[in-house]
Amino acid sequence: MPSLSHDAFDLHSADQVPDSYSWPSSFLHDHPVSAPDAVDSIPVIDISSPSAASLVGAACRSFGVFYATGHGVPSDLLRDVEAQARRLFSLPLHRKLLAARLPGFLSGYGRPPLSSFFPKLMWSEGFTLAGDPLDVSGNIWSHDHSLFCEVMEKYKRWMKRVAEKLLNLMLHSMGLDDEMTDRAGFMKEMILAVDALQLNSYPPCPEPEKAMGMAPHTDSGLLTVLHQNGGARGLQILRGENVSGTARWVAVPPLAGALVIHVGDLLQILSNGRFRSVRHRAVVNAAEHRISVAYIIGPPGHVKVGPIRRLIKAGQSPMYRSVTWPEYLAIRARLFDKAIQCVELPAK
Ligand SMILES: C=C1C[C@]23C[C@@]1(O)CC[C@H]2[C@@]12CCC[C@@](C)(C(=O)O1)[C@H]2[C@@H]3C(=O)O
Ligand SMILES: O=C(O)CCC(=O)C(=O)O
Ligand SMILES: [Fe+2]
Repeated sequence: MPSLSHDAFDLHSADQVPDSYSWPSSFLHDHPVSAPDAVDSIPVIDISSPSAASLVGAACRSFGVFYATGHGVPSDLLRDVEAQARRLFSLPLHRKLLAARLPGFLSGYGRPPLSSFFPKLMWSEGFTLAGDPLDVSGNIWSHDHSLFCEVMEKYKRWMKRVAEKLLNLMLHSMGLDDEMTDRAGFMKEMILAVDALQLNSYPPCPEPEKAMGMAPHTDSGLLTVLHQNGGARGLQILRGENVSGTARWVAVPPLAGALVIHVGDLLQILSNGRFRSVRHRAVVNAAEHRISVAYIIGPPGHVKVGPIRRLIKAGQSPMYRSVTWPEYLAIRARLFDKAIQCVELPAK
């Protein structure tokens, strides 16, 4: 067993799971895990097709997640972003720690914020790139960072395009045309959207049945576009959470060329609860080193997100009060998955 403290424990050299990473079985097996069947099959949607808006709307209402094909992101860029993430993660721990996230900062290497809400540590490492990728990679590679930065910046530009397209489809699916959404000022504001790339690495785990890669959570932004590498499974979503006794974890295996789209909490608020943010987690395996790259997008910091007025029928009241993303992140930092309840308004 390596003698490093668990704050700097190198997952790659572990031959067993230390107690600090060993999750209670009641937590790991809180719900059964099922392979997708006809009812649980995660929708696969060609977002370039004329019927995309209604399919996207149905998927966001019923699953909170879907696979997007026809997104236009070049396949070599998907390969490059994964290769650059892998290159970064394969550095020795002491090099990665040169970019350790500092208190009060979003970007950097370390455990994602949700980690502090769980008593055990997750079998993963992560880099958050919230602004210029150089802020992180420049601390690690003094000379060799340019290819990494080029790929990450190009990828972020593509992701923003995909996210805008998806947001438009989602708003259209709720009967809001361009004019209405522009009048609400929302899509115009999204030109200045705030976004982040979360690079996740799940090293092979000697005892995968004891460990958790990424603990269950919803994403806080509007939506997340997730790229997972081809071979390795890990992502699972919770289905049937609101119907007592039917909750189950459903695997979302990698699908060649497809991106996984998650509805985030702010989209649940914006849609007045029509869309549900999806609870998800990542499990680990003994054989493969899994990499995922999550692109998280939200409105600029000053924009208040509340239910779109057009979506509130006569006589009804909004389900949520308006919040900015930073306000919502601050609530999450206190209450984690109870944050959405904290912005709920009492029904009139
Ligand atoms: C913009 C952000 C969303 C995020 C918190 C963060 O400040 C940067 C990391 C993001 C992430 C990625 C892993 C899961 C998650 C819940 C976490 O702890 O860190 C999300 C956060 C989120 O969606 O709130
Ligand atoms: O690795 C995954 O599949 C999940 C990652 C995730 O949930 C996140 O980065 O928010
Ligand atoms: Fe997530």
